[in-house]
Amino acid sequence: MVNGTFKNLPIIALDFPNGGEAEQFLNNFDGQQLFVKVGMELYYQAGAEFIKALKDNGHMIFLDLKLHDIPNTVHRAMKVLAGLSVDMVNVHAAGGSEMMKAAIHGLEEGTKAGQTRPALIAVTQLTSTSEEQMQREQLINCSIDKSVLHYAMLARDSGLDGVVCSAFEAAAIEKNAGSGFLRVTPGIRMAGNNSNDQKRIVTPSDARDMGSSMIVIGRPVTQAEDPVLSYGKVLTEWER
Ligand SMILES: O=C(O)c1cc(=O)[nH]c(=O)n1[C@@H]1O[C@H](COP(=O)(O)O)[C@@H](O)[C@H]1O
Repeated sequence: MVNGTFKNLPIIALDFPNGGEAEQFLNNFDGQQLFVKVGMELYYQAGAEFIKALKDNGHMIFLDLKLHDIPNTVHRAMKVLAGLSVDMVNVHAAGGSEMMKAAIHGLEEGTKAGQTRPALIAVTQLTSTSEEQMQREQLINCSIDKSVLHYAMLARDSGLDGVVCSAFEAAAIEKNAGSGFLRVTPGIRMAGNNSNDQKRIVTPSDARDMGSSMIVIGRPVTQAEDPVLSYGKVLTEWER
């Protein structure tokens, strides 16, 4: 399970095209321990070796590959990912309860002796999805809050540790699933930042006040002129 001392650190999304650029970014932080997220772009390029290098440098790692496939495939893939000794991984809740249970079993089987199984969280509705788009394209005829809460309860009942959700749904999830069930919120922007492709965005302090237990932030930090200063502002606002 997620290490309590790291839990309050904002997770930095290392959305870089290769390990070299990600390393160059991390060098700015001068040995500071961070909680970083490695997503599809970077992992597909830099792979397991880069994960090992991050671990050797003491960083906490959320490996964000958003698995969504038949239960057997997800089970086997999760067994491999657990062997990387990362701290957190994820699936799409839309894959269903059988798939989510298979994911947990795969992680348990793949976790090395004496180590802790990576936390498993489920993506509910992406923060780039609006309610109108969800209803029109996915044919889900309810509010986005209700859809996210439904997926969160499915994930909790399947034995997962939490969900990825926007801050707008975090309080209802906390109330229904309990405060120990993680609400990990991307779509974080400081006042005045560009929203980019995100639809359901909030500031770090709003995320905290609205019930998110962890936040994920990418471009406002990774593309900032001064990433250390930008991260520092996010951290201060999140911890205030
Ligand atoms: O699973 C995720 O991390 C995720 C889920 C979601 O619903 N929305 C979302 O933005 N993310 C990730 O969070 C990060 C957000 O990055 P920025 O929009 O640059 O702050 C990206 O790496 C996304 O892949």
